[in-house]
Amino acid sequence: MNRIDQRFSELKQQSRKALIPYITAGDPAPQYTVGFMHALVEAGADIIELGVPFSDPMADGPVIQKACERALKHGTRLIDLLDMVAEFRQVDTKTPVVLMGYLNPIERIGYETFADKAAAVGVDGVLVVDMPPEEADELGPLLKVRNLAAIFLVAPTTSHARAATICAHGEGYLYYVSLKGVTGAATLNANDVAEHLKPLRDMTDLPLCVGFGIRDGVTAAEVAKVADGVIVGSALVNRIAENVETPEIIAGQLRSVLAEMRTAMDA
Ligand SMILES: O=P(O)(O)OC[C@@H](O)[C@@H](O)c1c[nH]c2ccccc12
Repeated sequence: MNRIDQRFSELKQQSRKALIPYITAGDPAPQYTVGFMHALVEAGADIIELGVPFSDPMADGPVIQKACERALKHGTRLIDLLDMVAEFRQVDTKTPVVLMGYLNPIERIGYETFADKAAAVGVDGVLVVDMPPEEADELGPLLKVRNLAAIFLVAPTTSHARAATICAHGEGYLYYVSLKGVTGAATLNANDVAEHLKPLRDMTDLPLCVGFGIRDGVTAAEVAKVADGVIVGSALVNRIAENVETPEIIAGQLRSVLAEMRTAMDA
């Protein structure tokens, strides 16, 4: 069984919701990433979304754009990121890791090489922001045979028909984007999210996870009431940005942001 499916089935038995942090690999510099991943797990992360730094991250707001710039400045490449996952797996064999990024860096390595390496180092899922299921003909099957989950996004503007297609192709979990716009935007509206999740529930048995605009324990807990998981990116990346000059305190900051959410969600 894929680690992601395993984790959701454990959570279901415990009537708990998934807490899914996102950080950009290589931010503020590559030597910190694996330590941050362990810190996030200690603070209650169920799954880690690890961002592949990219020069033109069009779905990302300024916070994650700058994180990508910091990582790229240090030369963090997709290959380095795969090494980080391998290092993480030497200690943590349980926590699912999802690679989150854009198609271009994967194309540069080559789809097959990427899929081989990702599976070999212990990646569990791949979310390619600019690869909807309609365009996954080539990469999709390469992931599938290696038991790597292909995770897709559904937005508030996605039509019913397209949502059905995405649900039919999705694996691992469905990523529901809570707001129009880019990452790190305004606070979401939990009632609105609940309304949008209802029809998706009828379309799929996949866990429904919600990201964009979750910034603290209150929003995380609100969303966890109606979704199977919450995804938090910019609130964590902000802490990295604020402490680039004092990287030694970042892990502690990430831990406290995430632990507050975990406590609020489990209350
Ligand atoms: O930053 P926010 O608002 O907390 O949202 C999570 C998001 O950052 C993360 O899942 C993510 C990072 N890059 C993305 C690109 C597209 C969709 C989602 C993402």
